[in-house]
Amino acid sequence: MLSDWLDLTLDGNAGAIRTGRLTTGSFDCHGPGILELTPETPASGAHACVISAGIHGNETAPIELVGELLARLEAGQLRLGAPLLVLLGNIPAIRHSKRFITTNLNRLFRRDLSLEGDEPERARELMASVDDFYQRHAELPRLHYDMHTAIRDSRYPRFAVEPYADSPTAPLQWQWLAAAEMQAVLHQHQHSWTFSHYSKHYHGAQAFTLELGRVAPFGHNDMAALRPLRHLLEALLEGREPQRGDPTRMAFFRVEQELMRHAEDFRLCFADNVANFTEFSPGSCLARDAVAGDCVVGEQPLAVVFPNAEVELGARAALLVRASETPSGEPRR
Ligand SMILES: O=C(O)CCC(=O)N[C@@H](CCC(=O)O)C(=O)O
Ligand SMILES: [Zn+2]
Repeated sequence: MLSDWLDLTLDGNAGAIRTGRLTTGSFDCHGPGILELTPETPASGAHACVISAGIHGNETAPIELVGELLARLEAGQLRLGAPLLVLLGNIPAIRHSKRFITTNLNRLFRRDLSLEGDEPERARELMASVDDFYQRHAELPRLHYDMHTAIRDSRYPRFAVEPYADSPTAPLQWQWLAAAEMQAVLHQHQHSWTFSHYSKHYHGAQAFTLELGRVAPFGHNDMAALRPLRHLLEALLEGREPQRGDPTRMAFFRVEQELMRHAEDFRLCFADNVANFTEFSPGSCLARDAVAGDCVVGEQPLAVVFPNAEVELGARAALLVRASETPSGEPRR
């Protein structure tokens, strides 16, 4: 049964279900954590939808949200009206409640990836499954929401990261995200090789990383806060036009700089309880790195997002961001 898919996958019995029927369509398990749902009759407004969760294994709220959607589909409370690819990212890391096992999966989504190992192999499987899915539904507009939760508290607990790419974001997306009660949007200033970036860069999909509160164990997530997002996902999987909200209710930011960790001897100059989007004034020291030196705020204030001193050497230790006037990241005058 579809509602067993998550448990079977996480228990290592993904092979126990391969295909099945729903009242309004069918499903196929293409591999562990790779589930495709196909409607009997796609609705006229259908998108080819990818939703992914568990790219980081300790981020459980998105996995619970996927569980809610599948249960409602199976119970006949939702009618499948659009092709949907549901992906569970780093299955061993989910089992161990860890962000990753060997390396951060969400930096590996590039076609010229040359690394070997479990996470690179998983990135290749996930990229191939997205390629095949979008190719099978080439006539439909493409969408990908890659769902995460953040390590720290945030001044905007629910926010979208808009990957950098040549293809623009459709203005309608801001209305959908506002109705889903996303509170902020962060525009990326350069390629980042995340999963949402993959779908946008290589497939021209409307794609976002969605940050949905703070990391918590299974059963300890505030799922009520994610109800409006669930409504957006339900509309998409039914092939209905989602509700629209007012994008001016969201705060828009753009990344100015990536703070990288270069040295073993690296530390952030602020406490672990400093929340995402906290602003630092000119002259503030943000990080000390024995190789790169101090990172100090220049003439304009900067806010920090995803600060993490524990990242691998050569990896991003924070995004340094500023408020922008519009979704596409024009600076505030
Ligand atoms: O809270 C944190 O430090 C990390 C939360 C998280 O996993 N964020 C994603 C964002 C991806 C993006 O930049 O689009 C990540 O770091 O992979
Ligand atoms: Zn994450």
